Amino acid sequence: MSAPKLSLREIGKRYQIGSNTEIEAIHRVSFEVMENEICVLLGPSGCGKSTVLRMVAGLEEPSSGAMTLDGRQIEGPGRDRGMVFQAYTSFDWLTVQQNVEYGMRLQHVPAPERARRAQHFLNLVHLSKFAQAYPKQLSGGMKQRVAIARTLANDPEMLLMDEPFGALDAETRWHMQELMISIAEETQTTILMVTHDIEEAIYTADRIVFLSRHPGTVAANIVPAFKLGKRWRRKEEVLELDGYAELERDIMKLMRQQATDEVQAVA
Ligand SMILES: Nc1ncnc2c1ncn2[C@@H]1O[C@H](COP(=O)(O)OP(=O)(O)OP(=O)(O)O)[C@@H](O)[C@H]1O
Repeated sequence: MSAPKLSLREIGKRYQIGSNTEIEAIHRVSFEVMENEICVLLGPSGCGKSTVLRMVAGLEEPSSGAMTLDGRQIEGPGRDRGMVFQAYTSFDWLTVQQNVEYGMRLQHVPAPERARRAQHFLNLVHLSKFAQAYPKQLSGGMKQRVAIARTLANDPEMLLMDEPFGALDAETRWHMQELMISIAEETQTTILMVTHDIEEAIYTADRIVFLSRHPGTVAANIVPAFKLGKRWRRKEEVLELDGYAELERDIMKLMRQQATDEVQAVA
């Protein structure tokens, strides 16, 4: 069996709020993501999904526990991890191609190589025709495709995505989910994505790590066996498979259980 790409062991995070209040955002979170895997972090609002992702990105430090990428301790941000956020993060004053070349320019990649790589990734996200457009001339889904191309152009070991399709309409969203799967296949990039959308999680994930309500801890680590270890390019094919509805129901029950626990804790 291959070694894990990413490993989190007993990660905890406490935040100081004001001068004398501390909250525990996540509690002893442990899971692994294997090379080339699409792992989705799912769970109720406020359970700490984004906190986990930000720590993997190196944007925040855990209060306890250990995190490694390819066996090396994660200490701060690094080019080995690329992040895509829910909010569109393009530079409005740069063309689409210049946006995709931005990171490579900072790394002093020679211009012809930059242009070649930018074209390659724009092609991958079906935006070649818009290379000279400005972000304000694009739809939300197209802007998010620019963000994905820009992040991939920096050649990360791992792609971290925080609700990347959360701001998109339903139709654009499923096209983007399908595109994400084909990108994962073609680039062999390991992906860790946060979502609170159960259908999105089941369709896209090779593995679902379900966090319990606040403070988040791993309540279930699910490999959707009904997908037969395959990635499906067409979403409707997955929704039709035997086993989809059952897993959706099981996860809904987990979600409801978390909500019930919360009500009981408040009462
Ligand atoms: N910078 C911060 N300072 C203090 N508390 C924080 C900070 N960031 C997150 N938290 C707290 O940590 C907990 C987890 O937040 P987080 O945003 O990670 O959850 P989430 O599962 O991503 O939520 P959602 O699905 O609603 O986006 C929440 O209680 C939140 O208030």
